[in-house]
Amino acid sequence: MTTKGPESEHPSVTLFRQYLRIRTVQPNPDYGAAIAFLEERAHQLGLSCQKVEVAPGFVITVLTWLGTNPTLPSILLNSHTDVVPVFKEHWHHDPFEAFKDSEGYIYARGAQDMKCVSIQYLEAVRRLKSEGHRFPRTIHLTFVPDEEVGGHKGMELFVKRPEFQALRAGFALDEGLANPTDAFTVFYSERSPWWIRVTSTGKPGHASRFIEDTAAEKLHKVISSILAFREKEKQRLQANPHLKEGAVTSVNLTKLEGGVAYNVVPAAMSASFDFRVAPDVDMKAFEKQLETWCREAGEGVTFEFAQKFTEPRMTRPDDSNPWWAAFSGACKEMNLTLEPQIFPAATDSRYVRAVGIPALGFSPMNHTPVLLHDHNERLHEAVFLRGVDIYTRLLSALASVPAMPGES
Ligand SMILES: CSCC[C@H](NC(C)=O)C(=O)O
Ligand SMILES: [Zn+2]
Ligand SMILES: [Zn+2]
Repeated sequence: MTTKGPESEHPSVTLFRQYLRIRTVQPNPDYGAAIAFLEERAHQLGLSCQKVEVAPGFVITVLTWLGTNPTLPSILLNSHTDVVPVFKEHWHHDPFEAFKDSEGYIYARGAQDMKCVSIQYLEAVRRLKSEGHRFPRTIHLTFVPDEEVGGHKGMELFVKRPEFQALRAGFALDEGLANPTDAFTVFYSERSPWWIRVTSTGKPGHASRFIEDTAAEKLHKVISSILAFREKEKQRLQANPHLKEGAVTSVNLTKLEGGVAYNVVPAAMSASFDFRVAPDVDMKAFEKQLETWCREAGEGVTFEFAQKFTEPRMTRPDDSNPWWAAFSGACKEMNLTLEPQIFPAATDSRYVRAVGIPALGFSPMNHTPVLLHDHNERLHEAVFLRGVDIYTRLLSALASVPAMPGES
């Protein structure tokens, strides 16, 4: 359902484009404008709205549609409000204008990641309410800041707050990724981000001499060990067609620092790595491996963590899990093909799962290239609108899941 001019545009698309124009771009997101937009939506939809400030200036906005049996654990629909920065010169259209081309593609930062999902949740709720539906379980929509820089002033703090406990979430949906085929990807677990900085110290001196025990030689050894491990994991992935990216551990060397002049051997140099540790890895043993690589490189080689998540959890993607049964059952009724996978990067789902709440990562975008964090991020309006239909069915199913043993 493509709409051409603004006069015939579907109101859900217009709302989506309005939200995309709010500049919640890191590192200085306009969170105030996003919250005002969401408060207005709550007012329009007749939803209650709660604001929880988890750190100074970092507010979680919670919109609530009360169920007919509010004693049952609720459904949590999470989305983050911030977006990543852009390289404006590489975009065909202003990334904060939400330009729609003649074919119906909407160009904007956040079009896929993940302002589409925020508006799809809201529009699905609006549709269900306007059709007079009520469901046993309460539905909470949480809009969180800070996800794009780790969620440390967002979901990580929120899950520890009494206001979060009070939501009594039984199951959560959060972001996924687009899929270029006819299928939809759904994520039941995630790799854990480990960002480490290896610092190597050694003897300084004049760069014309063969100085022994330099920082650079030892750093080179660590880099070689880590890149050899990278190659091994890459081969393991390529050799097994059943393995997807999220099932192996990845690593990239992302920063090299040190040195002051061509002719001065520096006393310290460092290398930074972005590891994504697969959920089945023994993390204690893996940390020991990192220590070994540093020790083997020589004296004075250490590492520190800039990011370390150690509590990966899996939400079972089989029918022994009633939430999966409801989710996949609704998808089946809609004839959607699902591809269950482990999320290769990190989302706020990891914090939700870590406090014991099952969560699936799902952004209903098929026939769409993965353009999150990329130049010219875009989404076709027809895919966006179909996503509203999909959430409408999913929410009906999830909010109607009967009480489970132990639930009250
Ligand atoms: C590690 S916190 C940063 C979160 C970011 N998430 C995505 C989806 O890009 C990432 O994985 O780099
Ligand atoms: Zn995201
Ligand atoms: Zn992102």
